[in-house]
Amino acid sequence: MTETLWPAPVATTPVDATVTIPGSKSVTNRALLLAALADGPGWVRRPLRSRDSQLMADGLRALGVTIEEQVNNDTGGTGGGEAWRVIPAPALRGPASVDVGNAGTVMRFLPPLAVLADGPVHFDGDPRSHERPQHGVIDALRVLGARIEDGGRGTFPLTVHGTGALDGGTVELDASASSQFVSALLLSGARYNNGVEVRHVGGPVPSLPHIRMTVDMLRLAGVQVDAPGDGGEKDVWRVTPGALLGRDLVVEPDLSNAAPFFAAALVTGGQVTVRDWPKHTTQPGDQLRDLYTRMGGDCAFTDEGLRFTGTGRVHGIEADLHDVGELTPVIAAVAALADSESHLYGIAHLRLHETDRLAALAKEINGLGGDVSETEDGLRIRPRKLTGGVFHTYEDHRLATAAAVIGLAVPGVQVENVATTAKTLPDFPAMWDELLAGPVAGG
Ligand SMILES: O=C(O)C1=C[C@@H](OP(=O)(O)O)[C@@H](O)[C@H](O)C1
Ligand SMILES: C=C(OP(=O)(O)O)C(=O)O
Repeated sequence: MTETLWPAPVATTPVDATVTIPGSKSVTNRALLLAALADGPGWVRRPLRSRDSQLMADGLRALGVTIEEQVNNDTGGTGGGEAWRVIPAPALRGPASVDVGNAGTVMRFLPPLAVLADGPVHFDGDPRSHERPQHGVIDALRVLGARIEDGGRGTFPLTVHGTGALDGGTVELDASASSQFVSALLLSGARYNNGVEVRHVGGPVPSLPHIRMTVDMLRLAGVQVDAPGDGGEKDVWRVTPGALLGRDLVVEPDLSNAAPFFAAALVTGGQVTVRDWPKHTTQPGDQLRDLYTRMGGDCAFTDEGLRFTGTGRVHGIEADLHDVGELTPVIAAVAALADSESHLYGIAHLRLHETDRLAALAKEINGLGGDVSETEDGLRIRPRKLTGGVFHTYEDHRLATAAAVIGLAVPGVQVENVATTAKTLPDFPAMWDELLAGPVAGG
């Protein structure tokens, strides 16, 4: 098979740019699903338009939800421009067929909603969807009263036999492989006859900020949720049955996708401002402020957003990324360019993401002459002089953006299938070119 190679541009001068990052994948896909379950129409403004969010929108459409693309400039200052108007279906319908691609949010979040359809809903996706764990969701839905065929494999392809309603109630599950198991059940749980109580049993749950995002967004939709951290029992989440309100919601920029752009400031000794950085957010990407500061950058809020400034010297870091695993690939890339060793840990679950991210990062950085070793739950990265070469991306958007960061400092890096960035960041190569073009970038 011929490889499509993208020559990663080298930064010849410190970057100096202000960029607009498209909307958060995690917020957009939750907002679409909650709007689809609401008792009236809603708006999702400044949505992410990427492969993952299109898959979510198309999946909901297949079940009878109307999602209209609109350009609306008269929104009273709450975010004009592009928006999705979501009109819930009078009744979710089956038979239907849903493509989950390789989108964790679609493969975990839609089956709990499909139990409410009035017929069978067939789910399938990319080959990787047949490998990513789904048992937490399937087994839990069965306990709550659903009939699901999975061919005995515990994952995709599968058929959810919707009957228009689900008893719901209390369920135990092990969410140590993915926080999305918990979020998935909570998101649809208010529409089950008895609501849902999810009790996690097992090792620590990763990506807790994403569960907090689920809880906050449910509450904004008028749902009553009890959660740990609000005085609730540890590892127990409870959603009371009830109606959801159709809302008008503006999606925050995707802070995890800011990671490569701020990394450019760090490794070139330049400065990058990301517009509209929220002051309060549940997005794990907000932790970049701390992580990149520890790696030698300096950040400050400005009138426009958040600005990172680098000195060109990058330090290694010892960091538990259990809560913010999706930042790992780009942090590993920065660490490979640092002046001291890094140890990234708490991220064994990354082996079950778009690809086995720990193995892929070690192999590809070492392929450029690096010195990365896998540990049981992370990576040790000892910086070495890197050389050019092909960086494979394994259909993982974050591997591609990580490679672009290395390419800023290492001539001759060729990124295989950079188009895979379309999963959450359409037009990444054009945005990267603009970043390097100077202060008017992203204008
Ligand atoms: O709920 C979400 O939107 C997400 C949860 C996390 O998944 P895991 O808990 O599987 O890491 C994260 O890595 C993923 O990118 C998005
Ligand atoms: C793990 C990720 O995605 P997904 O939503 O497919 O799990 C990610 O975007 O880093």
